[in-house]
Amino acid sequence: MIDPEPVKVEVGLGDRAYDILIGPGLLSSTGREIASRLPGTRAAIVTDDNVAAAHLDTLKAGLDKGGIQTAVITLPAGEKTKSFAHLEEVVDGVLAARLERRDVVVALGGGVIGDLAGFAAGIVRRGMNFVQVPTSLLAQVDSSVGGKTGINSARGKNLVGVFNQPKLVLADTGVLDTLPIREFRAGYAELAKYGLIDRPAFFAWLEENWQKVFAGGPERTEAIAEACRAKADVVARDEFETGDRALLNLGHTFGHALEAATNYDGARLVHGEGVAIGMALAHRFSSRLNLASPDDAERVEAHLRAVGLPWRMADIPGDLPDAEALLGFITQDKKVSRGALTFILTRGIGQAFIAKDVPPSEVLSFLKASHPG
Ligand SMILES: NC(=O)c1ccc[n+]([C@@H]2O[C@H](COP(=O)([O-])OP(=O)(O)OC[C@H]3O[C@@H](n4cnc5c(N)ncnc54)[C@H](O)[C@@H]3O)[C@@H](O)[C@H]2O)c1
Ligand SMILES: O=C(O)C(=O)C[C@@H](O)[C@H](O)[C@H](O)COP(=O)(O)O
Ligand SMILES: [Zn+2]
Repeated sequence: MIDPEPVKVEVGLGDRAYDILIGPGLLSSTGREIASRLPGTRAAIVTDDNVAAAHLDTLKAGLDKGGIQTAVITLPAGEKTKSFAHLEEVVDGVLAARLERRDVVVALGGGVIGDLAGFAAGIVRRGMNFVQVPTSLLAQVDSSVGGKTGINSARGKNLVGVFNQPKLVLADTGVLDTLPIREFRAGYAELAKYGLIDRPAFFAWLEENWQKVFAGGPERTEAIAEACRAKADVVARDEFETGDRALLNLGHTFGHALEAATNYDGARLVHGEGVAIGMALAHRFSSRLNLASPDDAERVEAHLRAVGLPWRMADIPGDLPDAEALLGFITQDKKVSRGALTFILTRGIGQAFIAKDVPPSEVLSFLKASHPG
């Protein structure tokens, strides 16, 4: 069967604008798509061991067809790979392959590989070309777009990194067939996020159609494309998060604290799950502050439950640090300004807003009330 034409979404960033191509079978045309934008380039593919086993050969064959020579750097799968040690490994691998500044780093994997490889590409030889080939749902709807790259610190999530836009994003929806269901669900949380931020009709559509998105087919591709359009729109308006882009952090202030508090242990909590719990908490917190109706918090929690996502701290296996320690992680958040906490709160479904100067005492008493221990 011939694959349908990919959907194209443009990220409008002037002379750094780039395309997101979305559709099945795209891995095979990677060489053609990259060579037409970056003629004469060589590539370092950065990937993880799960993705390499399932998709590396297809990508290499696709690059080969476009006449692109490749070196491969394969890392362990999982959040702990977003570390200084693995950053050094990628940098060294790219230099060992003697790639030049105008050659390209190709990130083949989920958000962990995209964030890490994008950061490495941003610093090797003071900045090489970079292409995202996202293979998880989360990476296709969110992390491959917008140029946030980086690694984690024991003191908090994503605390070290740079903005570095890719030259191209190639989202082959066919590769999602090998993604474990838990990871698909985690990515779904970031997909639902766009509805909760400012697209209430999209959230309502997901409530009706989420099973079709999980099953694959045109609804899945359309949902991914809608997410990319939503993200591209925000990024084009506010690339460096001086304003509106912070809305994309809905659920992340709580979620990132929970990821750090569980020591980035994916057996307990992966990023999308942290975002799911964080979005439920952000809606509950908004209702507690009388900003939104409790009915909206209930609607969000019910949808997360329906798709099988965790939605409260008690859903995280094992013990959590106490509320004070969680607040300690929250005060390291990059949205903190002159010591004041910023949260993405809401007035209802699809009505998220940036709340500056949220009193730490309110956050602490909410964390205590929501804490399972
Ligand atoms: N830069 C951004 O804007 C942005 C946005 C959202 C999330 N993130 C970051 O992304 C990361 C989470 O990304 P993720 O959820 O993709 O995690 P991930 O990269 O760890 O991938 C999830 C798991 O799925 C496996 N996998 C990926 N694609 C597969 C496939 N097609 N077949 C089989 N297995 C596959 C991986 O090996 C891994 O085990 C976090 O570090 C988060 O902070 C960044
Ligand atoms: O692209 C953005 O902007 C986002 O906030 C998207 C988030 O889903 C993503 O997890 C991002 O990495 C979080 O950014 P951070 O600046 O809070 O680390
Ligand atoms: Zn996220």
